[in-house]
Amino acid sequence: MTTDRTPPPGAPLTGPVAVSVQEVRKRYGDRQAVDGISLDVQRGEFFGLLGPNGAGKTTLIEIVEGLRQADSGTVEVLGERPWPRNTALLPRIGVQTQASAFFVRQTAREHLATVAGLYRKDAAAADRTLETVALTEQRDVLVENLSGGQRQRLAIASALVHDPELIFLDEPTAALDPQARRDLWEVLRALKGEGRTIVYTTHHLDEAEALCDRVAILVAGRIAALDSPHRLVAAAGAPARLLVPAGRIGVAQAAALDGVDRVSEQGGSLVLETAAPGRVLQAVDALTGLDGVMTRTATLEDVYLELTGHHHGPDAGRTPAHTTESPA
Ligand SMILES: Nc1ncnc2c1ncn2[C@@H]1O[C@H](COP(=O)(O)OP(=O)(O)OP(=O)(O)O)[C@@H](O)[C@H]1O
Repeated sequence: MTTDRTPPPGAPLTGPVAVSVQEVRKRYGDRQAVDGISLDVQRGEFFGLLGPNGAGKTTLIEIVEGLRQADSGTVEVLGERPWPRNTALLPRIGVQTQASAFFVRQTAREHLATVAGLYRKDAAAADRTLETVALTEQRDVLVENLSGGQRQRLAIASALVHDPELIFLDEPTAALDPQARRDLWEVLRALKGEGRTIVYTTHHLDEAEALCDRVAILVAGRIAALDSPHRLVAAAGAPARLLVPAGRIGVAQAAALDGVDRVSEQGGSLVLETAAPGRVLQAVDALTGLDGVMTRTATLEDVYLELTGHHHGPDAGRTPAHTTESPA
C-alpha cells in the first residue's frame, strides 16, 4: 500500500496517489541511470520532472509507463503494477512523447478519430478533444499543413482522446514560439482543471514554475529536490535584487543602506542584493524615489542551476530568463 506513508513535502496531507515510485533503480552497463528514486504523485496533481540531459527522466518515466523494467524497486500506477506490461492500464493513461507519430495525410480530425478508434472511442470523442486543445478551427487541415504549435496540440489531443485519468507529457512546448507556448499553457491548465493528473517533463523552468503543483529535480539519477516551486524558491533563500538606474545613488551610499548585502554596477544599473527588499526599497525611495527602480526575485531556474551545478555566480540572475522583473 502507498497511502499510509508520510506525504511528500508540499503535497496535500491526504489524498489518493496516482503514481507511487519506491526505491527504483535502473542501470545500463556501468551507467546508473536511475539511482534509488522514490516519489508519489497525487491524483489531480500537475507534477513536473526536471533535470539536465541524461539525469534519468526518460528512463524513470518509461518505467512508470510500463515501457521499461526497473532493476529493483516498486512502481504503482493508478493502483496497478505497470510491469510486466499491464494492458489494463493503457486506457487509463495517455502518453505524449517527442516522437509522437501522426497520420500526416489525414486531416486533424481524421487523425484524431483514427486514434480514438484504436481505443474504441467514437468520432464525437475526437471532436470534443479538438475543442479541448483549441484545434476545432483546424479540424479539416491536413496534419502535414499544421503549424508546429498546432501539431504539438494534436499530439496532446492524441494522448487525451480516450479520456485518460493520468497523462504523461514530454516537453510538449519544445520548439514553440512564445505565444504558442503561452497558449498551450492555457490548454494544460484547463486539463488540470478537469481533475486529471499530469506528469510533465520540461527544460523550461518558467513553465514548471507557472504550471506545476510540485516538481522533482533529478540530478544523476537521484532526486536533488522535491517540493512546490514556491517552497523551493523560498527555501533557497536567494537574495532579491533591486536595480536602480545609474547615477541616482552612489555605490558607497547604496552599500551603506541598512539591509543591503552587496552592490555592483551592471548594464546601466546599480544592483543592490538584499534579503530585506521591503526595507531597502523604502530606503531607496527616501533617497531618490522609486521611478525606474526594478526588483528581480529568485526563480525556480536559480534553484535548478544551483542544484545542477550550472550556476555561474552572482551575475547569473541578471539574465532575463533567470529572473522575474517587476516595477518596484
Ligand atoms: N537504452 C539505453 N542504453 C544505454 N544507456 C542509456 C539508455 N537509455 C538511456 N541511457 C543513459 O542513461 C542516462 C539517463 O538517460 P535518460 O534518457 O533517462 O535521461 P533524461 O533525463 O531523459 O535526458 P534528456 O533530458 O536528454 O532526455 C544517460 O546517461 C543515457 O545516456
